[in-house]
Amino acid sequence: MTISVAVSGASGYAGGEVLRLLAGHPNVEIGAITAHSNAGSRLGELQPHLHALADRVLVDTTVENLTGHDVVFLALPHGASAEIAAQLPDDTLVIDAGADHRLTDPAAWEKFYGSPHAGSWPYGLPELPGHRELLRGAKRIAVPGCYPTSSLLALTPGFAAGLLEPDDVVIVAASGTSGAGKAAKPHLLGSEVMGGMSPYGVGGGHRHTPEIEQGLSAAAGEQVSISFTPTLAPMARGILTTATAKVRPGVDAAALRNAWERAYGEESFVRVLPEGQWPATKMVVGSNYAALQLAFDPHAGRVIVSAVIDNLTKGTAGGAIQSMNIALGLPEGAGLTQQGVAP
Ligand SMILES: NC(=O)C1=CN([C@@H]2O[C@H](COP(=O)(O)OP(=O)(O)OC[C@H]3O[C@@H](n4cnc5c(N)ncnc54)[C@H](OP(=O)(O)O)[C@@H]3O)[C@@H](O)[C@H]2O)C=CC1
Ligand SMILES: CC(=O)N[C@@H](CCC(=O)OP(=O)(O)O)C(=O)O
Repeated sequence: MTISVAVSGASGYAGGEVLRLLAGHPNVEIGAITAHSNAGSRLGELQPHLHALADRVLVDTTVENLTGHDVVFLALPHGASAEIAAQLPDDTLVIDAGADHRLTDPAAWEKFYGSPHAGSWPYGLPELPGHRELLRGAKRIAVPGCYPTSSLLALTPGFAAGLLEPDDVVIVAASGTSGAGKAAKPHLLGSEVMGGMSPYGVGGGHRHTPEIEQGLSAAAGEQVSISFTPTLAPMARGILTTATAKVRPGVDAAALRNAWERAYGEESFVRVLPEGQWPATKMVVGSNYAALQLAFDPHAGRVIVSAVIDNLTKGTAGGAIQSMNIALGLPEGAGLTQQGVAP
């Protein structure tokens, strides 16, 4: 089975990672690759690591150029994908790496994104309870944000098993700079980022807060509220998320470990590390893997979970392709790797 795939935003980080993985996918033929200000350029000028595609030319991101493919990936800035997606044929599988179709609550969307809500699509995080069933045969998929991917993978097993209090959850995550996209921004200059770390979006203002709460609340079956603080780390790729939550009375270390190991025991792309080994972002660079570890702190009555992903792979393009594979009935791991790049 060969499927034709168009990739928009192909000059950016997310689109580039989608192309890197699709180039190794056994069932994919890469069709149109599109951009905005860089339309007309050779891909090799903008994504010099994509050797096999170097001579392909980027075309404009238009409905006409994207139509006629089995699958269309949208890797565009927030707000740019909804209008295009609405004009693509219903039988095309459209996979949106942006946020436009992630939130189910219009009020939360309007509060955090300040524009009208475009609606919600099946959420492309297959390891969440019931999500594979939602993705099978889907024609529209919303790819999770990178912080929500790591945060939801970190805490969902505890909420799904009813072990955690819903109103005392603290998540602090560090991301590499590629999470902010390729467009030049003063706070991402090497001289600002190298050799130090800093928080941003502090005080509940980051737009991933409602997305994480949405996923955890669905797992818990009740409203979960979180405090989320992202930080910028001096590395190109990777997210280290450390999430802590108060455990319910009587919950002990064995019950916690059992819940996480049961949740991920059969998963190909999520691993609870052997007890005592803690995740590091270097374990997952370039891989579609999430590695995590947990500990019970009896003094604080809290579980502490650390999770690492590559923000561009499991956190965007890898998760998107994993979801595509499920939607199309292909082997879930096609085109994806569990192995990282080290040292
Ligand atoms: N980076 C990450 O880790 C993650 C990113 N995402 C999401 O993926 C999407 C793309 O992000 P990322 O690749 O990082 O961003 P980049 O800034 O690296 O790339 C943006 C892409 O969108 C194109 N573009 C810019 N403006 C427009 C427009 N008005 N209409 C159409 N195309 C436009 C750019 O084209 P050109 O260069 O030609 O101007 C470029 O190809 C975003 O929605 C982001 O939230 C999701 C999860 C993680
Ligand atoms: C380091 C950094 O700036 N990260 C981005 C998140 C990137 C991402 O995954 O999120 P979206 O797909 O929702 O944009 C941020 O905090 O805005």
